[in-house]
Amino acid sequence: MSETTSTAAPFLSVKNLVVEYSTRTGPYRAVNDVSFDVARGSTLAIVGESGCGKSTVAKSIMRLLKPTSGSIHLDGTDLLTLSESELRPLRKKFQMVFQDPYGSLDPRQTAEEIITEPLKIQKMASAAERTQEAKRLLDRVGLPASALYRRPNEFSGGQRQRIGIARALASKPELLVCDEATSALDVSVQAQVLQLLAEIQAETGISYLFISHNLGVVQEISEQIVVMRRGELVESGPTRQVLCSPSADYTRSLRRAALDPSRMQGIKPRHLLAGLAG
Ligand SMILES: Nc1ncnc2c1ncn2[C@@H]1O[C@H](COP(=O)(O)OP(=O)(O)OP(=O)(O)O)[C@@H](O)[C@H]1O
Repeated sequence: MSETTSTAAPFLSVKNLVVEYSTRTGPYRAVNDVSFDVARGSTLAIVGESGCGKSTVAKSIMRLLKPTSGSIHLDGTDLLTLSESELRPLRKKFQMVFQDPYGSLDPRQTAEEIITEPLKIQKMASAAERTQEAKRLLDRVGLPASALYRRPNEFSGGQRQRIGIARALASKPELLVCDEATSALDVSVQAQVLQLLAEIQAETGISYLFISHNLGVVQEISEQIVVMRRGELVESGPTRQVLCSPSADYTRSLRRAALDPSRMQGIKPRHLLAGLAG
Protein backbone atom coordinates (compact mmCIF):
# COMPACT_ATOMS: atom_id res chain seq x y z
CA MET A 1 0.00 0.00 0.00
CA SER A 2 1.35 3.45 -0.82
CA GLU A 3 2.11 5.46 2.30
CA THR A 4 0.34 8.52 0.98
CA THR A 5 -2.89 6.67 0.23
CA SER A 6 -5.50 6.84 2.95
CA THR A 7 -7.28 3.54 3.62
CA ALA A 8 -10.56 5.28 2.79
CA ALA A 9 -9.45 6.12 -0.76
CA PRO A 10 -10.80 3.68 -3.36
CA PHE A 11 -8.23 1.14 -4.48
CA LEU A 12 -9.57 1.25 -8.02
CA SER A 13 -11.25 4.36 -9.38
CA VAL A 14 -12.65 4.42 -12.91
CA LYS A 15 -13.79 7.87 -14.05
CA ASN A 16 -15.68 8.86 -17.19
CA LEU A 17 -14.39 5.88 -19.13
CA VAL A 18 -15.07 6.00 -22.86
CA VAL A 19 -13.96 3.22 -25.20
CA GLU A 20 -14.46 3.28 -28.95
CA TYR A 21 -13.58 0.44 -31.27
CA SER A 22 -12.72 1.30 -34.83
CA THR A 23 -14.93 -0.66 -37.18
CA ARG A 24 -15.39 -0.68 -40.95
CA THR A 25 -18.37 1.61 -40.55
CA GLY A 26 -16.53 4.04 -38.25
CA PRO A 27 -15.92 4.29 -34.49
CA TYR A 28 -18.21 2.21 -32.30
CA ARG A 29 -18.64 3.47 -28.73
CA ALA A 30 -18.74 0.30 -26.58
CA VAL A 31 -18.36 2.13 -23.24
CA ASN A 32 -19.78 5.59 -22.71
CA ASP A 33 -18.87 7.66 -19.66
CA VAL A 34 -18.73 4.91 -17.05
CA SER A 35 -17.46 5.69 -13.51
CA PHE A 36 -17.20 3.57 -10.37
CA ASP A 37 -14.91 2.93 -7.39
CA VAL A 38 -13.78 -0.31 -5.78
CA ALA A 39 -12.81 -0.11 -2.12
CA ARG A 40 -9.74 -1.98 -0.94
CA GLY A 41 -10.63 -5.53 0.11
CA SER A 42 -14.14 -5.39 -1.32
CA THR A 43 -15.92 -6.77 -4.37
CA LEU A 44 -17.72 -4.78 -7.02
CA ALA A 45 -19.73 -6.60 -9.65
CA ILE A 46 -20.58 -5.39 -13.14
CA VAL A 47 -23.75 -6.87 -14.58
CA GLY A 48 -25.67 -6.36 -17.78
CA GLU A 49 -26.78 -8.20 -20.88
CA SER A 50 -24.37 -9.61 -23.44
CA GLY A 51 -22.61 -6.89 -25.40
CA CYS A 52 -23.24 -4.09 -22.87
CA GLY A 53 -19.51 -3.43 -22.49
CA LYS A 54 -18.53 -5.38 -19.35
CA SER A 55 -15.49 -7.07 -20.87
CA THR A 56 -14.44 -3.84 -22.53
CA VAL A 57 -14.29 -2.20 -19.09
CA ALA A 58 -12.28 -5.18 -17.76
CA LYS A 59 -9.85 -5.08 -20.68
CA SER A 60 -9.43 -1.32 -20.22
CA ILE A 61 -8.44 -1.80 -16.58
CA MET A 62 -6.01 -4.56 -17.55
CA ARG A 63 -4.65 -2.25 -20.27
CA LEU A 64 -5.37 -4.92 -22.86
CA LEU A 65 -6.86 -2.10 -24.92
CA LYS A 66 -6.49 1.63 -24.95
CA PRO A 67 -9.56 3.60 -23.87
CA THR A 68 -10.55 6.69 -25.82
CA SER A 69 -10.79 8.89 -22.72
CA GLY A 70 -11.27 8.85 -18.97
CA SER A 71 -9.02 7.72 -16.15
CA ILE A 72 -8.34 4.49 -14.29
CA HIS A 73 -6.56 5.04 -10.99
CA LEU A 74 -5.13 2.01 -9.21
CA ASP A 75 -3.92 2.79 -5.72
CA GLY A 76 -3.67 6.45 -6.74
CA THR A 77 -1.82 5.95 -10.05
CA ASP A 78 -3.57 6.64 -13.37
CA LEU A 79 -2.84 3.50 -15.38
CA LEU A 80 -3.84 5.17 -18.64
CA THR A 81 -1.06 7.72 -18.49
CA LEU A 82 1.73 5.16 -18.00
CA SER A 83 3.99 3.83 -20.75
CA GLU A 84 4.36 0.04 -21.08
CA SER A 85 7.69 0.15 -19.26
CA GLU A 86 6.24 2.28 -16.47
CA LEU A 87 3.29 -0.11 -16.22
CA ARG A 88 5.38 -3.32 -16.10
CA PRO A 89 6.34 -3.18 -12.39
CA LEU A 90 2.73 -2.42 -11.47
CA ARG A 91 1.29 -5.32 -13.45
CA LYS A 92 1.77 -7.75 -10.58
CA LYS A 93 -0.72 -5.69 -8.56
CA PHE A 94 -3.66 -6.49 -10.86
CA GLN A 95 -4.39 -9.77 -12.52
CA MET A 96 -7.27 -11.28 -14.44
CA VAL A 97 -9.13 -14.58 -14.37
CA PHE A 98 -10.88 -15.40 -17.63
CA GLN A 99 -14.13 -17.18 -18.41
CA ASP A 100 -12.76 -20.07 -20.39
CA PRO A 101 -10.36 -21.97 -18.15
CA TYR A 102 -9.24 -24.11 -21.08
CA GLY A 103 -8.69 -21.43 -23.69
CA SER A 104 -6.79 -19.19 -21.27
CA LEU A 105 -4.22 -21.86 -20.29
CA ASP A 106 -1.45 -22.89 -22.67
CA PRO A 107 -2.13 -26.60 -23.37
CA ARG A 108 1.61 -27.31 -23.80
CA GLN A 109 2.58 -26.05 -20.36
CA THR A 110 2.44 -28.00 -17.10
CA ALA A 111 0.48 -26.53 -14.19
CA GLU A 112 3.80 -25.58 -12.60
CA GLU A 113 4.90 -23.65 -15.68
CA ILE A 114 1.51 -21.96 -15.96
CA ILE A 115 1.39 -20.90 -12.33
CA THR A 116 5.00 -19.71 -12.09
CA GLU A 117 5.01 -17.82 -15.40
CA PRO A 118 4.02 -14.46 -13.85
CA LEU A 119 6.84 -14.85 -11.29
CA LYS A 120 9.30 -15.65 -14.06
CA ILE A 121 8.21 -12.66 -16.13
CA GLN A 122 8.48 -10.38 -13.11
CA LYS A 123 11.84 -12.02 -12.25
CA MET A 124 10.48 -12.82 -8.79
CA ALA A 125 12.17 -15.70 -6.91
CA SER A 126 14.61 -18.45 -7.95
CA ALA A 127 13.48 -21.57 -9.86
CA ALA A 128 13.40 -23.63 -6.64
CA GLU A 129 11.43 -20.93 -4.82
CA ARG A 130 9.01 -20.70 -7.73
CA THR A 131 8.33 -24.45 -7.55
CA GLN A 132 7.71 -24.16 -3.81
CA GLU A 133 5.34 -21.27 -4.45
CA ALA A 134 3.51 -23.25 -7.15
CA LYS A 135 2.99 -26.08 -4.63
CA ARG A 136 1.71 -23.62 -2.02
CA LEU A 137 -0.69 -22.04 -4.51
CA LEU A 138 -1.96 -25.42 -5.74
CA ASP A 139 -2.61 -26.38 -2.14
CA ARG A 140 -4.39 -23.05 -1.58
CA VAL A 141 -6.74 -23.65 -4.48
CA GLY A 142 -7.38 -27.23 -3.33
CA LEU A 143 -5.22 -29.22 -5.75
CA PRO A 144 -2.55 -31.79 -4.83
CA ALA A 145 1.18 -31.22 -5.41
CA SER A 146 1.07 -34.00 -8.03
CA ALA A 147 -0.92 -31.58 -10.21
CA LEU A 148 2.32 -29.62 -10.79
CA TYR A 149 3.37 -31.86 -13.65
CA ARG A 150 0.02 -32.25 -15.38
CA ARG A 151 -1.19 -30.30 -18.40
CA PRO A 152 -4.54 -28.49 -18.79
CA ASN A 153 -6.24 -31.33 -20.71
CA GLU A 154 -5.68 -33.61 -17.71
CA PHE A 155 -7.88 -31.46 -15.45
CA SER A 156 -11.63 -30.89 -15.17
CA GLY A 157 -13.09 -27.46 -15.94
CA GLY A 158 -13.28 -26.56 -12.25
CA GLN A 159 -9.70 -27.70 -11.67
CA ARG A 160 -8.52 -25.68 -14.67
CA GLN A 161 -10.24 -22.61 -13.27
CA ARG A 162 -8.44 -23.23 -9.94
CA ILE A 163 -5.15 -23.30 -11.84
CA GLY A 164 -6.12 -20.03 -13.54
CA ILE A 165 -6.80 -18.54 -10.10
CA ALA A 166 -3.51 -19.90 -8.74
CA ARG A 167 -1.67 -18.28 -11.65
CA ALA A 168 -3.47 -15.00 -11.10
CA LEU A 169 -2.57 -15.09 -7.40
CA ALA A 170 1.11 -15.95 -7.97
CA SER A 171 2.31 -12.36 -8.09
CA LYS A 172 0.29 -11.53 -4.94
CA PRO A 173 -2.03 -9.07 -6.70
CA GLU A 174 -4.14 -6.57 -4.81
CA LEU A 175 -6.88 -6.56 -7.46
CA LEU A 176 -8.32 -9.52 -9.32
CA VAL A 177 -10.53 -8.87 -12.34
CA CYS A 178 -12.76 -11.93 -12.81
CA ASP A 179 -14.49 -11.85 -16.20
CA GLU A 180 -17.29 -14.43 -16.09
CA ALA A 181 -14.78 -16.53 -14.15
CA THR A 182 -17.30 -19.10 -12.97
CA SER A 183 -19.81 -18.96 -15.83
CA ALA A 184 -18.52 -22.03 -17.64
CA LEU A 185 -18.67 -24.21 -14.52
CA ASP A 186 -21.38 -26.52 -13.16
CA VAL A 187 -23.46 -24.98 -10.40
CA SER A 188 -21.77 -26.96 -7.60
CA VAL A 189 -18.25 -26.34 -8.93
CA GLN A 190 -19.14 -22.67 -9.40
CA ALA A 191 -20.16 -22.50 -5.72
CA GLN A 192 -16.81 -24.05 -4.69
CA VAL A 193 -14.83 -21.55 -6.75
CA LEU A 194 -16.86 -18.64 -5.34
CA GLN A 195 -16.20 -19.96 -1.84
CA LEU A 196 -12.48 -20.16 -2.64
CA LEU A 197 -12.45 -16.57 -3.89
CA ALA A 198 -14.27 -15.41 -0.75
CA GLU A 199 -11.77 -17.23 1.50
CA ILE A 200 -8.81 -15.74 -0.36
CA GLN A 201 -10.29 -12.29 0.03
CA ALA A 202 -10.80 -12.79 3.77
CA GLU A 203 -7.17 -13.96 4.11
CA THR A 204 -5.42 -11.43 1.91
CA GLY A 205 -7.67 -8.36 1.66
CA ILE A 206 -7.58 -8.56 -2.14
CA SER A 207 -10.16 -6.49 -4.09
CA TYR A 208 -12.29 -8.11 -6.79
CA LEU A 209 -13.95 -6.69 -9.87
CA PHE A 210 -16.39 -9.42 -10.73
CA ILE A 211 -18.05 -9.45 -14.11
CA SER A 212 -21.06 -11.68 -14.47
CA HIS A 213 -24.45 -11.93 -16.11
CA ASN A 214 -25.65 -14.10 -13.22
CA LEU A 215 -27.45 -12.07 -10.57
CA GLY A 216 -27.45 -14.99 -8.13
CA VAL A 217 -23.66 -15.20 -8.25
CA VAL A 218 -23.28 -11.45 -8.03
CA GLN A 219 -25.52 -11.27 -5.01
CA GLU A 220 -23.41 -13.86 -3.21
CA ILE A 221 -20.04 -12.35 -3.93
CA SER A 222 -20.31 -8.56 -4.22
CA GLU A 223 -20.92 -5.63 -1.90
CA GLN A 224 -21.31 -3.08 -4.68
CA ILE A 225 -22.85 -3.44 -8.11
CA VAL A 226 -22.77 -1.54 -11.39
CA VAL A 227 -25.54 -2.23 -13.89
CA MET A 228 -24.60 -1.52 -17.51
CA ARG A 229 -26.67 -1.30 -20.65
CA ARG A 230 -25.48 -0.52 -24.16
CA GLY A 231 -22.18 0.84 -22.90
CA GLU A 232 -23.70 3.09 -20.24
CA LEU A 233 -24.00 2.86 -16.47
CA VAL A 234 -27.68 2.46 -15.67
CA GLU A 235 -27.50 2.19 -11.91
CA SER A 236 -24.95 1.51 -9.17
CA GLY A 237 -24.79 1.11 -5.40
CA PRO A 238 -24.80 -1.52 -2.66
CA THR A 239 -25.70 -4.87 -4.26
CA ARG A 240 -28.53 -5.73 -1.90
CA GLN A 241 -30.09 -2.30 -2.27
CA VAL A 242 -29.85 -2.24 -6.07
CA LEU A 243 -31.16 -5.79 -6.47
CA CYS A 244 -33.88 -5.53 -3.82
CA SER A 245 -35.19 -2.11 -4.78
CA PRO A 246 -33.86 -1.18 -8.21
CA SER A 247 -34.44 2.38 -9.34
CA ALA A 248 -34.03 1.63 -13.05
CA ASP A 249 -36.56 -0.24 -15.18
CA TYR A 250 -33.68 -2.04 -16.83
CA THR A 251 -32.44 -3.46 -13.51
CA ARG A 252 -35.99 -4.57 -12.77
CA SER A 253 -36.13 -6.40 -16.10
CA LEU A 254 -32.76 -8.08 -15.41
CA ARG A 255 -34.11 -9.15 -12.06
CA ARG A 256 -37.30 -10.52 -13.61
CA ALA A 257 -35.24 -12.45 -16.16
CA ALA A 258 -33.11 -13.92 -13.36
CA LEU A 259 -36.23 -15.04 -11.54
CA ASP A 260 -37.64 -16.69 -14.67
CA PRO A 261 -37.20 -20.40 -13.84
CA SER A 262 -36.31 -21.18 -17.46
CA ARG A 263 -33.32 -18.83 -17.20
CA MET A 264 -32.11 -19.67 -13.73
CA GLN A 265 -29.07 -21.67 -14.73
CA GLY A 266 -26.53 -21.52 -11.94
CA ILE A 267 -28.69 -19.58 -9.53
CA LYS A 268 -29.64 -20.83 -6.11
CA PRO A 269 -33.34 -19.89 -5.99
CA ARG A 270 -33.44 -19.87 -2.19
CA HIS A 271 -30.71 -17.23 -2.00
CA LEU A 272 -32.08 -15.15 -4.81
CA LEU A 273 -35.62 -15.12 -3.55
CA ALA A 274 -34.54 -14.42 0.02
CA GLY A 275 -32.40 -11.53 -1.13
CA LEU A 276 -34.94 -10.05 -3.47
CA ALA A 277 -37.94 -10.46 -1.23
CA GLY A 278 -37.72 -6.93 0.16
N1 LIG B 1 -12.68 -5.55 -31.08
C1 LIG B 1 -13.91 -5.07 -31.26
N2 LIG B 1 -14.22 -4.35 -32.36
C2 LIG B 1 -15.46 -3.84 -32.53
N3 LIG B 1 -16.47 -3.99 -31.65
C3 LIG B 1 -16.22 -4.70 -30.54
C4 LIG B 1 -14.94 -5.28 -30.27
N4 LIG B 1 -14.99 -5.93 -29.09
C5 LIG B 1 -16.25 -5.77 -28.63
N5 LIG B 1 -17.00 -5.04 -29.49
C6 LIG B 1 -18.40 -4.65 -29.32
O1 LIG B 1 -18.47 -3.81 -28.17
C7 LIG B 1 -19.64 -4.10 -27.42
C8 LIG B 1 -19.26 -4.48 -26.01
O2 LIG B 1 -18.57 -5.72 -26.03
P1 LIG B 1 -18.11 -6.45 -24.70
O3 LIG B 1 -17.38 -7.69 -25.07
O4 LIG B 1 -17.42 -5.47 -23.83
O5 LIG B 1 -19.53 -6.81 -24.03
P2 LIG B 1 -19.87 -7.75 -22.80
O6 LIG B 1 -20.88 -7.02 -21.99
O7 LIG B 1 -18.63 -8.18 -22.11
O8 LIG B 1 -20.56 -9.00 -23.51
P3 LIG B 1 -20.54 -10.54 -23.12
O9 LIG B 1 -21.28 -10.65 -21.81
O10 LIG B 1 -21.27 -11.18 -24.26
O11 LIG B 1 -19.10 -10.97 -23.02
C9 LIG B 1 -20.37 -5.21 -28.17
O12 LIG B 1 -21.37 -4.60 -28.96
C10 LIG B 1 -19.31 -5.82 -29.03
O13 LIG B 1 -19.86 -6.35 -30.22
